[in-house]
Amino acid sequence: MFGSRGAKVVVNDLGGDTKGQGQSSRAADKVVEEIRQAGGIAVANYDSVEDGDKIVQTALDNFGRVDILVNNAGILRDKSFPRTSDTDWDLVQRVHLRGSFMVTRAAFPVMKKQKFGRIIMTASTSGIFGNFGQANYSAAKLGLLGLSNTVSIEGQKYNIHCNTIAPVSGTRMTEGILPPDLFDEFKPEFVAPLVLWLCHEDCEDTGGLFLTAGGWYGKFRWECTNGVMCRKSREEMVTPEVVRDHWDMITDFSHSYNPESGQEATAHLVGALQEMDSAGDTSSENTSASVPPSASPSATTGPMSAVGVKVQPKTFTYTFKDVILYALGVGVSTKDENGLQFLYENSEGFSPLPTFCVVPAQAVMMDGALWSSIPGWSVDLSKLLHGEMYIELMKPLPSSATLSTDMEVVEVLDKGSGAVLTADTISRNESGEPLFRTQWSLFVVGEGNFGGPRKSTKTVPLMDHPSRAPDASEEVVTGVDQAALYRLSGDLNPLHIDPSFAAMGGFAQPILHGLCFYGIIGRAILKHYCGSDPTRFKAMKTRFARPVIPGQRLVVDMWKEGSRVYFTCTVKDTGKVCLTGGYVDIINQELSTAAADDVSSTAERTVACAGLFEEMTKKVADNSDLADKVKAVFLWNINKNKSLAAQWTVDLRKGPGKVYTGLPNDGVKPSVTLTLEDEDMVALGTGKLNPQKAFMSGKLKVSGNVMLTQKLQHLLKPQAKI
Ligand SMILES: CCCCCCC[C@@H](O)CC(=O)SCCNC(=O)CCNC(=O)[C@H](O)C(C)(C)COP(=O)(O)OP(=O)(O)OC[C@H]1O[C@@H](n2cnc3c(N)ncnc32)[C@H](O)[C@@H]1OP(=O)(O)O
Repeated sequence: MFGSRGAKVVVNDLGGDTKGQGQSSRAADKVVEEIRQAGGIAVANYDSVEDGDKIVQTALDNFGRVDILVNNAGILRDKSFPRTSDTDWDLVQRVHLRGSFMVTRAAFPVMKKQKFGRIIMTASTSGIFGNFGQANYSAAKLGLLGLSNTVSIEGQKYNIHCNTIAPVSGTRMTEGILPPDLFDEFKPEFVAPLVLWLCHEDCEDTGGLFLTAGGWYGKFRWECTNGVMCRKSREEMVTPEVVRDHWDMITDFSHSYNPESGQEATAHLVGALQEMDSAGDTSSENTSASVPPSASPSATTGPMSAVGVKVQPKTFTYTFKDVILYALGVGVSTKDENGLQFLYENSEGFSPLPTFCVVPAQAVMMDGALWSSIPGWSVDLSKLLHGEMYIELMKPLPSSATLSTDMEVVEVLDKGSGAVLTADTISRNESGEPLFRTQWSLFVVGEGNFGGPRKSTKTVPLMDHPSRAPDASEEVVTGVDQAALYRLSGDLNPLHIDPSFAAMGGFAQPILHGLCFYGIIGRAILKHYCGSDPTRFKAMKTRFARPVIPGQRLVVDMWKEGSRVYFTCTVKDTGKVCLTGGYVDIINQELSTAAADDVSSTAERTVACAGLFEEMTKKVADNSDLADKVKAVFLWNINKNKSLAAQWTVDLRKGPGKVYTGLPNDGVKPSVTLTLEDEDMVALGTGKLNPQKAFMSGKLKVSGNVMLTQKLQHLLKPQAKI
């Protein structure tokens, strides 16, 4: 297969029999001939793998480099363990383990120089699990895994990857061992594609162990029980009786973790030691000194140690297609008023729904690194329910972008029936400006009672709606295929589509993604209270109180108070509330008198104009020529609305005609100065010029000290009032 893909191949075979006896050139020549006849390039080498340098030299002499090394030589000398002779032991070790070492050691410096190398070790399930009559072979095979693990660590910085495969395959060595039907089915041809992929420059895996047979491929990993600290203090020793008494906890895989490195495993042990120390610090106040510290082991070494876990910033690129797919997933239709705004990339004002921001953030939440870094948790997706969700937009979402998202676990709560893990994300655009932040609370059913805190200090709070009857209500019908469509936006959890998987989680049928009905309700509020203008949608929070089944009808009740729209959502078919404590913060159209009065003089009083300022800022940012021609006019100054004030600080008092923008805690940063031409002012005043369109077409310019008068009020509606 390597030959067929253009590799220049050295075929090494000593030509002995399966027991390592005899020698001939036949075996290697046969393969070389096969490759050459198929148009490939190959040379034979008949040295023992113990003469690894000679094999590598053959490659260098013929081809000048060694990119890939597949350690595949093997013999068998099976004997039941007591009958295994020294020779049986030594020969097997020499071919498998020493041979792989010798060839790899010869190739490694060549690869290091090239800054590229791919190495494969061939292990076996006999090594992983043991096999009757194969003590020598099992030991060598698992030895190869250890060798591979270290070579992969040392090779990492030179782009040398080393992986181990454990194939079950019909070869000379397994003839008569594998049943005939399996022998035929488990062809070596099925092993080769895995080897080729692992050796490809695009494959990022290293230090992995892969099992394969007959076209099936899988990866192994380590799993360790959460374990238990059996000491109360550093002074205390442990007796065998204490180990015996804690055996259930020591061997309890219902709380386990998957260490991916020695450091990770050691960190777990050090964590246990530190927990013991801190438990000891407070133990003087404890009355229950006789209770062993291991009574709540997972509180000390399990879920709680997730707090503070961060996932490396992850890049996510989306295009208009992702935006449209998401809108379809949350039920936007071409028949809706303003539906095309979210479904057709050429429509005026095409943009993502504000709740689309969950999609880039979700890519980080789904990152295996998060879950594998939580000792004691191997998260079962059928038990992982979305508990609460918060989003906050700092800038309007572009219709396509490459964003980088950071994530940090901020809290883990013990809710008895489950654990709640809360993580914050922040997503930035390519200039590093924050676009939005999100907060995810995930309810992990059955992982409670680990002795962690119950009360939240970090989760964005839910809000009770006013006690009066709702100001508005809307019914939305979800489609029976809603989840099938929504999952294409990235949350592929089978819980939402696979009946048997849903049954494992205790659900009679697949349930709808929480973020799907979150988006549906967000859209309803956007329509009702923001005139479908995403730039007026600031933040949204709610709790998923009950699951929704695709096809069910939802009723959203809404109450508006100031710039906040409170909501709840009920499944009409069952009468059960599925979203509680919800609210959306919006940017109001009206600028309150009090807010306007914050601006000190009439001359400085200007217009709060959602969207327009944004467009202008962008336009100027994109065109440096404009920057000095343009002076300030538009002011976002809705001081009563905390969230907006936090996002933009725009203050004409900083200097005549100047606009400053800033972000929370950044202080005030000068940004852009905008100017309008007089004649366009007239057109604006008479309503003949639409400011947003005019600006985008480059027509709208303003100069001098501009005071936007009452005349402009009608023009800027529905965006703003003076
Ligand atoms: C991989 C990374 C990202 C992936 C995202 C997630 C993956 C997605 O694919 C998964 C989904 O989309 S699942 C679908 C959406 N979610 C749901 O349907 C969950 C609905 N909620 C429930 O069933 C219950 O509330 C339930 C089961 C959650 C809790 O019910 P009970 O066990 O009966 O709990 P209860 O007795 O009511 O309360 C006990 C304590 O828990 C708190 N609590 C309840 N519901 C919560 C919730 N939803 N979120 C957070 N906390 C919650 C209660 O307040 C109570 O605590 P306390 O006594 O301290 O107040």
